[in-house]
Amino acid sequence: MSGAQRGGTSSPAAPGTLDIIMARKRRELAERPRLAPRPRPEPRDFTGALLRRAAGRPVTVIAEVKRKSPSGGAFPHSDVVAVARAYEAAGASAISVLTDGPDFGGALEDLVAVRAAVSIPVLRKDFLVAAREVEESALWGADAILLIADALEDGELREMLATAHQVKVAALVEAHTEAHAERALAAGARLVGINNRDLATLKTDVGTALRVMPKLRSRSQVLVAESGLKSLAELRAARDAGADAVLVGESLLRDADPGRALRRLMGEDGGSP
Ligand SMILES: O=P(O)(O)OC[C@@H](O)[C@@H](O)c1c[nH]c2ccccc12
Repeated sequence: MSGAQRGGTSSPAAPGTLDIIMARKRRELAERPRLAPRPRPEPRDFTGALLRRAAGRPVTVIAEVKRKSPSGGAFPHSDVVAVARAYEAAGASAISVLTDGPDFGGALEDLVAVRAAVSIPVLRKDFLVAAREVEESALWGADAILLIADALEDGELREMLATAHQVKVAALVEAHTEAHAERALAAGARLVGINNRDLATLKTDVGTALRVMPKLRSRSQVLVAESGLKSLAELRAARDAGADAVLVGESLLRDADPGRALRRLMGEDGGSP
């Protein structure tokens, strides 16, 4: 289904990147058998981690690992486990692991390996399309999953949120527009992310979250500003607009030393919060 049919305001009539990826995901899911069950590790508290902000920092940070992205191309770090460890040592509150193969160079095995290497909660970042994948994510060790409101019907969103609740995995529901954020809240989302990147066009505007978050502030337990963030000033602006946390990948992964880049981003070089 196209963005226009869903009533979205920003998707062009021609299928955008998000529509193309979601169509691929739906095909892949229809073709693959259910993953074999495996013993699930004890879940870590993602929500609590995002709300426990260290003194002196404007927000908590979910730091992301991925080998490449449709908007950023290839990143100079292929060892996602080493990068995740560096993020944790630098003070990340959680790690986001891209598990999509074709567009981000990731795999479910990365989620398992990263989770075993760190002691903070881990978010499975993918384009999930069905409740069955929410159960599988939990078994593979995800403490949290991402759901993309712009790409899911209300019914799908509700069903996937209910499953997440049942299997005790936190659900970060992301939206690019205020309308989709409202749909996320109406479906029962408590952790809401505003993505500065329009996944239809891949264009990023860091003002998006700043405009939308103040309208959601009182109605979500956790607000996350996502994508395109590069500076402490932007983190402070996100905090002032209501963000509890930010989700950052590219600007850290471009640095030869992603841990150092994260410290700098959080203002660990002597600036005031
Ligand atoms: O690498 P960036 O620009 O710092 O952004 C991180 C994260 O927000 C971005 O990767 C993202 C946000 N929502 C998504 C949905 C699918 C894939 C990726 C994403």
